[in-house]
Amino acid sequence: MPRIIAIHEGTIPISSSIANAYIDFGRMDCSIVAIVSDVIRNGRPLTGYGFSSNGRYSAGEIIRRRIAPRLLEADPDSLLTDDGVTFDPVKALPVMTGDEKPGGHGERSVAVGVLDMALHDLAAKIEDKPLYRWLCDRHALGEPDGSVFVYAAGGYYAPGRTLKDLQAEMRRFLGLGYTTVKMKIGGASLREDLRRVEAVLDVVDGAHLAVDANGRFDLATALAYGAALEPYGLAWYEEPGDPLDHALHATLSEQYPGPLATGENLFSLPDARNLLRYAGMRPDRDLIQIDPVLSYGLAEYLRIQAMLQRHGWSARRCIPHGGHQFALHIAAALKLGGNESYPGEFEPTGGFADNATIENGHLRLPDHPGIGLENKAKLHQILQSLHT
Ligand SMILES: O=C([O-])CC(=O)C(=O)O
Ligand SMILES: [Mg+2]
Repeated sequence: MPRIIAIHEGTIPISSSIANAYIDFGRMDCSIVAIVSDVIRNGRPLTGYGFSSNGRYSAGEIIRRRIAPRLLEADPDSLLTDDGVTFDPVKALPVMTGDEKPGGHGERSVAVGVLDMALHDLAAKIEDKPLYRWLCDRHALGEPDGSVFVYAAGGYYAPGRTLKDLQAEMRRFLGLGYTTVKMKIGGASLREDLRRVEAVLDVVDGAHLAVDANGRFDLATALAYGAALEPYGLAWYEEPGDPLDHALHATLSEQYPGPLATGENLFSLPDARNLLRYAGMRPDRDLIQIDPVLSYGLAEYLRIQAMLQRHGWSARRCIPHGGHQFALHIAAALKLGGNESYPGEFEPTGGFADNATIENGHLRLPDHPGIGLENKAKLHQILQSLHT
C-alpha cells in the first residue's frame, strides 16, 4: 500500500508589475509543495506536486507547522482509498483540518488546498491516469468534457499603459485563440474606466467582454457602474463589492439585469452557502468563481458542488478563479462552465502545458498521468528541485 515518504515545501515569486482595483502584484508569491511517495515508477519515487493560485501569498508557515505534519503523523491507511490502491484526498481533508476551529477561513484554506492538489496529482499518477479521468472514475462522474472553455483575464492597470496598449493586449488574446476576455475596472474613475471599456469594445463585442472590480466598490459606486455598464451587454460584471458584503450584492442584483460573478475570495463550504442564502445570486445567469485551490482544495470543492446542486445550481455556472492546469482537470471532470486563464501573467505556476493551444476559446485535455505539470518545463524544474 502506498505511503508518503516526505513532504517538501517552498515559496516562489509569481510577481508582476500590474495592479487591480485593490492590490498591486509586485510582491505576489505562492507556495509550492512536493509529496514524495514510496511507489517507484521508472526507477524514481512517484511524486505529487501542488501550488497555490495567485491572489493569496505563500502559506509556507502553516503548511510546515500544521498541515504537512498532520499528514505525516496520520495512520497511513486512513489516507488511502477503501481498496488501498492509492491516496484519497477526500479522506485527507479532515486529517489536514483536524484541530482547526470553524469559521475565519483565511490562509490555512490555501495551505490545505496546495497539499490537496499534490495529493490529487499523486493519487492519479499511482493509477497512471490523467487527473480528469481519475476523478471521473473514482467519483463516478461519467465521461469528462473533451475540452474546456477558457477565457483570457488581463486588462490590468500598469503605469503608462495606454488605451492602445489595452487594445493590443486584447487583440493578442484573440490571436491566441481566446474568444472571451476580461479586464479590470475600479482602479480609475468611472469616466476613465468607461473609456477603457469602450476601447476594448472596439476589439470584442460586449457579450465576449467581462469586467472585474475586485471588490472595490461601495453600494452607490457598484450601482453607478452597473447602470453605466448595462447597455454594453457584458459577459459578466465581477466582484463589484466586498466579497463578504452579501447585502450589497443582493441589492445590485435587483438593479443590474446582466450576469454578475463572484466568489474568488470565499474559501469554504459555509462561505459558499452564505453566498447563495444572502447575496441574491441568480442561478439562471450569475457565475460562481470559488477557487478550489484557495478554499481547502478539490475535496472541499466537491462538497461545495454537492451543496450548489441541492440549491438548484448547475455546475456549468461555475468558472473558478485561478488559471492553471489543475483547474482544467477539475472543470473537465465536474463539467463546470470553464476555467480562467491569464496569458503571460503569474508564471511559472499560472497557465497550461507548454504545447497547449487554444482553439475557439477551448482547450483540449492533456493525457499525461496526474495533472501533467511535467509538461510545463520551467515549473517542473522548480518543483523537482524541491526534492532532488
Ligand atoms: O486580479 C486578481 O486578483 C485576479 C482576479 O480577480 C481574477 O482572476 O478574477
Ligand atoms: Mg476576479
